[in-house]
Amino acid sequence: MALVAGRKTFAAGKTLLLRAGVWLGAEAAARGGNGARRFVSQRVLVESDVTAGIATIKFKNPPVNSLSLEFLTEFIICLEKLENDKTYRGLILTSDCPGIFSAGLDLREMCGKNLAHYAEYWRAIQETWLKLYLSNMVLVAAINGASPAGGCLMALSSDYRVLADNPRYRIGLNETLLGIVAPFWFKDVLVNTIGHRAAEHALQLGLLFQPTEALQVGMVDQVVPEDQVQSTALSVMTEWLAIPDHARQLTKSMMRKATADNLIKQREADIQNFVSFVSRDSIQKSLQVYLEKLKQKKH
Ligand SMILES: CCCCCCCC/C=C\CC(=O)SCCNC(=O)CCNC(=O)[C@H](O)C(C)(C)COP(=O)(O)OP(=O)(O)OC[C@H]1O[C@@H](n2cnc3c(N)ncnc32)[C@H](O)[C@@H]1OP(=O)(O)O
Repeated sequence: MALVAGRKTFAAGKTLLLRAGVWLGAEAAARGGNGARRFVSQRVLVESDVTAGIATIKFKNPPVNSLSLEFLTEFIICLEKLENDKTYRGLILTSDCPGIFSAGLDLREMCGKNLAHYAEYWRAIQETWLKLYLSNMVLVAAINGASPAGGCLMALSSDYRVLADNPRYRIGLNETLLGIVAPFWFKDVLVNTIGHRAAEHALQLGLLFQPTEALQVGMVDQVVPEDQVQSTALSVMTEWLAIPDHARQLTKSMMRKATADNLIKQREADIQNFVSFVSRDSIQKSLQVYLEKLKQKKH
């Protein structure tokens, strides 16, 4: 397996440096006789059923699938590959880490680093969201674990959400609990999903919903026993894939374009806002205290 270092050009005309060792031997791709294909990268597992036109991405960044820059880089490349390969019409997002869908942004990427790093990190977060939110594929989130903040955003950016019925698996935008503010485009996606009043309430209080509450507020579409999450996601996917692609894609775009454009037209300003916000002493302090609390939870 070769190590690859190079530059990947993203849709917005920006480049993200792929660090040596990130895309580790990237594609050990194997094709079975039944049309099943598997791409293996270090932190993102892609399984696909070519015959059905469905791919499954499993997040594999233990212990908590935090959205580190390395994870995001691999994830963006996988999304691009699937998007450009017309074999795939549907994508299921799920986790390979027991009990955790994703812990959201990697707090270590936001603490004690330099300004250029914060800018690179935020660009990768934006890019990931735009790719998910505007995907031509049907996206179903099979949420098999806790899903705070950025983890919740990935789920909300899907077309349909199936959550495992386990009270430990809480989902929501909890940024205020960390002393930080959810960016406007996180807020927009939440408002589009649960409505303005519920979003106002949830965002200010940083609410993390248990499955029954998440279903009630409309943050997820279905709550099912844990062992039925994947099969339910697959049957939902089959239903959605019965709709002609062009009609569904145009409708999705009609529903989502304005929200995505809102970020696209001010991407650079949004990066600058993030950099100046996160580099404030008070914010650095809040993030460090929060990380410390997480670490001490065990002791
Ligand atoms: C003007 C523009 C302004 C923009 C402002 C900034 C906008 C920021 C936007 C988005 C915000 C985010 O996504 S911030 C991340 C929020 N995430 C969380 O609050 C989740 C925190 N984690 C947890 O609650 C729990 O870890 C868990 C429920 C996800 C799992 O619990 P569990 O008990 O299974 O595991 P531990 O808590 O013991 O954690 C294990 C290990 O992982 C470390 N950890 C956890 N979460 C993160 C994280 N998000 N980033 C980095 N590291 C994380 C935790 O510290 C433990 O580490 P150690 O083993 O070293 O102790």
